[in-house]
Amino acid sequence: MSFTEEQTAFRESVRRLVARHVAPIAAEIDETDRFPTELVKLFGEMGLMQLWVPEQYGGPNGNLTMMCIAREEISKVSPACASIAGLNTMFIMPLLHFGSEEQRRKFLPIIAKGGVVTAIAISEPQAGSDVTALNTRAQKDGDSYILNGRKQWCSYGVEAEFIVLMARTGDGPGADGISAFIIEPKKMPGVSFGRHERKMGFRGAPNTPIFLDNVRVPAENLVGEEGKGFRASMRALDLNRPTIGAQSVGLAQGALDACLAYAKERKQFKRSISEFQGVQFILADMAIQIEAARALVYECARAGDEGDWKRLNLLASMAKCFGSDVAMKVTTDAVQIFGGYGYTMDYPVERMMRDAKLTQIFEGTNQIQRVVIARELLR
Ligand SMILES: CC(C)(COP(=O)(O)OP(=O)(O)OC[C@H]1O[C@@H](n2cnc3c(N)ncnc32)[C@H](O)[C@@H]1OP(=O)(O)O)[C@@H](O)C(=O)NCCC(=O)NCCSC(=O)CCS(=O)O
Repeated sequence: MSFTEEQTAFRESVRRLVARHVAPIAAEIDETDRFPTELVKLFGEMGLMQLWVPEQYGGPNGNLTMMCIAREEISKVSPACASIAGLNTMFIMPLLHFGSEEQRRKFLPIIAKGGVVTAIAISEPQAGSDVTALNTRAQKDGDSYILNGRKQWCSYGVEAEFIVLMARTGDGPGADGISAFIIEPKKMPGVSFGRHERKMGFRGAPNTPIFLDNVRVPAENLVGEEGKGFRASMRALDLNRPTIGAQSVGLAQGALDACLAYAKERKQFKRSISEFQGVQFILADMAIQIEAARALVYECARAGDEGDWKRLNLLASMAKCFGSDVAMKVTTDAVQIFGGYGYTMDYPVERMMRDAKLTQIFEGTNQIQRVVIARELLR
């Protein structure tokens, strides 16, 4: 794949940061499930947390290609840490695409300073793939809304200063009744968080339910018009799913790199196992799949950077789905190459395999991605 000089330099700078600050703590974060606040600070100093913030709000005016590069590079050693770099995307996008100028002027300069954690809250216990089934209510009361309900899985919400949260303002079912609100969980009475989910992988990235008990939110915090929340969520997902594809590519590349080193060093039958064709073919298949997924991810990023929303919608689902399926296959094969040692926590490939599983599930399951793709094909 070819990249501009600027993109290559950016990749190199992220690579150096990863080698120095992320690789040494990747296994420890998985083991302890601790949220690495030092990376929030570091990624903020480097401009990654605020990459999407346009120049006029004090940000570096980054784009989807740059976000994919950052997430790919960090994911080679830890996709959970890579998620930190991208976590503000899902808050920023609804504001950029649906919010008011006042909202952009109020919140984006704060994020532009770096080191600020935000989140999005869409899912509920009964509303995962089917976003329109959400039940959280927002009742208009003078110049405020009163929010009641429960959100599920919210990534980083427990650490967040601001969350864009979907709630039902209309009585009818379906997408039209869903609106987006900015809540400030540390300041607004009535917001509380449940137990940290204990996950198989992506440890160190907190997911918790959010409980809303008569939370008063000023009407000025409604993002866009009433009833536009579903569309805002979908646009945010369209712009984040390619970065999950990139994260998956990085994860798979990290597993392949580990396998190449191990296969050369590990000897059986008086030869390094890399000399056996059975192993060589597995390595070759890994490389083919990774390169194909990478090409799809950056083609998708190009569509996003050109503002081609229709093409982005299709390619985002393809990049997320294909990339994560490749990550699952490659990391599973990586454990096989490492044999018994691969199944132990002394080597990174078992963690990579656990992390890969989530990439097929979050940000819309791969079955949902196929629904999106098939609908577009059959339109
Ligand atoms: C299953 C879905 C893909 C589609 O759901 P629906 O069938 O219920 O909705 P549609 O009829 O397709 O659309 C309704 C309405 O919205 C407009 N729309 C649809 N897609 C887009 C888009 N990409 N961009 C903009 N607008 C869009 C569509 O045109 C319709 O409007 P009109 O009627 O034409 O005016 C969807 O529900 C889906 O993707 N489900 C998966 C959800 C998911 O990924 N969840 C994981 C979120 S993970 C996360 O965010 C972490 C935090 S957390 O969850 O709290």
